[in-house]
Amino acid sequence: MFNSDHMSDVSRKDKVIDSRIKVMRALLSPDYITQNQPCSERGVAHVFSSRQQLADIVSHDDDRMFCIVGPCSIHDAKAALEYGKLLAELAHELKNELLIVMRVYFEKPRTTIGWKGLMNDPHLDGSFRINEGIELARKILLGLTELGLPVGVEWLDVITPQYICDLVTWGAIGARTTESQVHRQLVSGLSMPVGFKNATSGDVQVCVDACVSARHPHCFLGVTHSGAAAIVETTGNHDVHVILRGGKGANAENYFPKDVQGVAAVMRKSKLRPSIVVDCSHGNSRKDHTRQHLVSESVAKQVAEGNQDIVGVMIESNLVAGKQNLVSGHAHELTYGQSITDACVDFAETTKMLLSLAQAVRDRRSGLEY
Ligand SMILES: O=C[C@H](O)[C@H](O)COP(=O)(O)O
Ligand SMILES: C=C(OP(=O)(O)O)C(=O)O
Repeated sequence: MFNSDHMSDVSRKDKVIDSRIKVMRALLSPDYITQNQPCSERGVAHVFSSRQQLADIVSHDDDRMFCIVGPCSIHDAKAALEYGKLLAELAHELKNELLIVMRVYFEKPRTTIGWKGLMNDPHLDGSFRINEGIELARKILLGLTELGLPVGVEWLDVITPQYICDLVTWGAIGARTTESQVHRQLVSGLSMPVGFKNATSGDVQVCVDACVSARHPHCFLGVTHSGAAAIVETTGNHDVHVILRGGKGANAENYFPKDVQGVAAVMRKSKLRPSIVVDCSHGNSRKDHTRQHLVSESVAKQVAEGNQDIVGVMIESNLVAGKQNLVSGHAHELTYGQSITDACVDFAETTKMLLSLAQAVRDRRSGLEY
């Protein structure tokens, strides 16, 4: 029973609603943003074609590998486009063996706290100008699309896809969200191929379960192009696959042949044709960028020796190797072209890794021993 003696004079509603909300600001609608920054017809054709090519690789109808290559996170439009120009040239050179997709991550999941990416805080100073962040992200994606470069993002927030997904060829669900029903549902309705990472603990069952779930139709709550909340029914996404990113601590790596074969067996058990991407960074490099080449060399060897289950790799790469600390509000002090999240390899190292992966695809084709 309610005890009215304990009720104060202030409105009861004020006491139980929004008591921890500081402020709510209006969010521009997806229609508003996309109509102000439309994709050209050439861009639409490019995204459609690169998604189809990538889906063919995922389903083993195309014997190339796809490579998700680029900065851990994008924080500077100029550097992102400069990097994109270099990568577009390499992508063209290696197009017969590799489908190179630029990693253009605007949303960062954090272990605890930290900068959550360009969409969330585009000025890198805690001002959280999300409308500007979305517009800037779209501007960068439009620039990269005009270069003819396919792009890949991590889908972290479930509202943001409506603002940029027309420009995205590939998506990832990160290690911290692969087990989330909300993200699996989202993927079931996304128009591009999506990879699910294994858990940060190293557990791979969750990413296989995620594929099973996202292939199915779902009904859940989402947002329309006009920005209204809606009940969404999806068809299911068959272009899903797993990403091995390693786990934690000693023996964190999961890119060795036994690990690749192990996850392939788990996929088969769940009646999925194995389709595996190996992440050269994160747990697999123990977050040491100088170890990324060890992973790509192992992948190249496995592919050259005939492994058919590996369809792709991920490389964290930037103009300048390593990483630097971001001090909120001091973005002007940052080194141009260097990561402010995880450490990356530089472009010269990236080129070496991609050339050797392209050779591995040629060797797999010709059935040669490595
Ligand atoms: O890829 C980036 C990071 O590994 C991920 O966002 C977690 O970062 P954090 O552990 O620094 O928060
Ligand atoms: C956050 C990332 O990776 P993971 O989810 O594997 O930690 C990432 O790829 O940026």
